[in-house]
Amino acid sequence: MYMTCIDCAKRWDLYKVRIRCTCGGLLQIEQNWKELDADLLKRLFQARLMERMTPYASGVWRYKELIHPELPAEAIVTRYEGNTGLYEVDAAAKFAGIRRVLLKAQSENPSGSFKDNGMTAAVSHGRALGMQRFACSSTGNTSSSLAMYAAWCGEESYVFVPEEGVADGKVLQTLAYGGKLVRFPGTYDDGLRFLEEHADEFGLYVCNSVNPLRIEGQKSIVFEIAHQLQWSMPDWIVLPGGALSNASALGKGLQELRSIGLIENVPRVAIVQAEGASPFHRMVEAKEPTLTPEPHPSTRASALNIGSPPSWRKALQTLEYTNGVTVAVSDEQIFAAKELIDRSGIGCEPASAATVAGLKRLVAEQVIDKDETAVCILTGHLLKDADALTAYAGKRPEPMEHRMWERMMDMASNKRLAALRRE
Ligand SMILES: Cc1ncc(COP(=O)(O)O)c(C=O)c1O
Ligand SMILES: N[C@@H](CCOP(=O)(O)O)C(=O)O
Repeated sequence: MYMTCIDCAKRWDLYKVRIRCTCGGLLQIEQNWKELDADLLKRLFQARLMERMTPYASGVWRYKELIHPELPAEAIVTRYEGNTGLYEVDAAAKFAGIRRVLLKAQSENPSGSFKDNGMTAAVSHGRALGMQRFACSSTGNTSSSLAMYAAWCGEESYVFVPEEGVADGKVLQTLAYGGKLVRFPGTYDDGLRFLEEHADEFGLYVCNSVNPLRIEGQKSIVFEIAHQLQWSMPDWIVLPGGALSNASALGKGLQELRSIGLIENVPRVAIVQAEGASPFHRMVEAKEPTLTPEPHPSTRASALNIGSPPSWRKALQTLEYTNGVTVAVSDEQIFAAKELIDRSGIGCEPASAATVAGLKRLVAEQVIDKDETAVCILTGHLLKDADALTAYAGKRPEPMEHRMWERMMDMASNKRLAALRRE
């Protein structure tokens, strides 16, 4: 491959930095098509396209035999969710004080959060049962995901979202997909209670993580991690804990992978809660037999504003099976970790950053050894919570963009002056 000038046809080396030709013309890329065989290309492109056009291209349904073997393939409602990156990030390892950290970017899902892994399974199953009205209570990500899948399969979604404390971007995303928004005074917990009591009366199919199909779909996150790591697991998997769906799903997934014989070593699971919404951590720490709900959950990681996690019993089983731990971190620790993750080029919403913050704390407390490897699950996209980004703005001493422009203009004109003097 090479570049040629569209005006004077001069040829340029592609591997030298150049935008325009010396004559001022724009450059274009050329390659020698004669070396390519059209029939071979057709077959190659067709194979790639077909891969993309079946439900098995989804990072959830690739593992259908372990998720919902009985569901007919034509009943699958998919947006090719999953298939998310697993990135080794040295800066995160340095930040946490551990040898190796991999970040699993569930934020790369079609609606921008890990909820899609579970929602595709719940909506597909609900539709196969003949349901046409889908519902959830949500702090914004579940609602976005449900509204997206409902729109995609032409059904209705009713989403119950607390009046306060939910990121605007998530509400707008839900509305944009056509979700019918029900705002109410109270928390996610109140909305879920309402749905569990009244969904039948309204003919609604509940797609919160109390629905076991959500958990089945979300197991695929750990299947994909295992697959990406050639079925050899890390020492630790670190998750943020809110409703505790991921903790439940990943624990179940690990147990199944192990009993089928797809993996040999079971990683330990660390569940990280925000201090202002940490009823599960408090229960585990105090060795209480049951969970005491937090009536006023409060954290700036708004996705974690959950005081009564419905899946706490399942999450406890995960801790038992994996010899796992829990920890709570402050909002300041969450935002420090978020800044690091954002600067790494991956980015996440605050709730996801609780993982790296929790990892740092667990390494400092010597619960996790500095020579171990951890996978942290980044649950939601950086743009999900634009308000959280303003947290950086306050830290900047003055807008540096303008100073930089002025300095560069200055340097450029000094150079021009010097060139004029030489002439
Ligand atoms: C971005 C994000 N991270 C983490 C969580 C907490 O996950 P879980 O409910 O599975 O504990 C949620 C919602 O619950 C979320 O939206
Ligand atoms: N953060 C979640 C709240 C938990 O929802 P669920 O889907 O696990 O019931 C959200 O985005 O709503």
